[in-house]
Amino acid sequence: MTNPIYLALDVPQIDPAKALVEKLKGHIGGVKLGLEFFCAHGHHGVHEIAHASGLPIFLDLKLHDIPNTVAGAMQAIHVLEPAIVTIHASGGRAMMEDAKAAAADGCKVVAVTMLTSLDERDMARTGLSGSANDQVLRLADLAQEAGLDGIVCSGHEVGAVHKQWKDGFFVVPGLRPEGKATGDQKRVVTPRAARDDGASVLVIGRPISKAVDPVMAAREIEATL
Ligand SMILES: O=C(O)c1cc(=O)[nH]c(=O)n1[C@@H]1O[C@H](COP(=O)(O)O)[C@@H](O)[C@H]1O
Repeated sequence: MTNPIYLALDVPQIDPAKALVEKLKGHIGGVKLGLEFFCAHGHHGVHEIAHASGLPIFLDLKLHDIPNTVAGAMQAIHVLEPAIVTIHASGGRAMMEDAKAAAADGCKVVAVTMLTSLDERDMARTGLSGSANDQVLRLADLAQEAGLDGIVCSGHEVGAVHKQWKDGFFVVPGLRPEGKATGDQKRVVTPRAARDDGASVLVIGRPISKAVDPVMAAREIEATL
C-alpha cells in the first residue's frame, strides 16, 4: 500500500522546509505546497522541494477565477509537473472543465468543496442554507460532471461522496490524531476514520510539522492506518 499521507508544508522559510521534507521523506507519500509556500518561493521553491523529497508534489493553489484565467494558470504550471492541483468547485462547471482541459496529462485536478475550517453557521453567513453534507455532495456532483478527478472535503463527508462517486479521488484535510488541538479546523476527524471512509489522500500539516519530533509523529499516524 502506498503511503496516503501528504505533508502540508505550510512553512514560510525554504531551508527549514527542505530540512523537514528530507527528514520525513521515508514516512510520507507526498508533499503538499500551498499558497503560503508558493507566494513566498514560486516555481523555484517547488523545484527545490521536489528535488529534496523525491516525492509527488501536490500544488494546492485553490484556483478560483473566470475560466480563461484559471486555464492560463493551469498551463503556466505544467513545467512544475504537479501530481495534484486544487481549484475551487464554486468557480462553476465551465471553470472546472477548462481547468481540466488545460492541465497536463496525468495531473489530477481536484475541486475544493467546503473548506474544513467552516461549519454550517459560517455557511449560513455566506448565504448557503442546508447541511455541509448536502453542499459537499452537490459540488461533488458538479465536479464529476465537469470531468475532474475528484474533490477535497472533510472526513465527515467523504464516506457519502465515495458512495456516489465510486472511482473518485478524494483528498481529505482537517485531520487530527485523537486528542490533538484542532486550531482553526472545524470539521475534523482522525486520519484512520478518513481512510476507512474512502479518502485517497490524507493531508496532514501541523500535527506533524509542529510536533516536537515530526518523524515520530508521522510514524505514529502511519501506524494507526
Ligand atoms: O485544499 C486543502 O488542502 C485544504 C482544504 C480544506 O478544506 N482545508 C484545509 O485545511 N486544506 C489544507 O490542508 C492543510 C491542513 O493543515 P493542518 O490543519 O495543519 O493539518 C492546510 O495546508 C490547508 O491549506
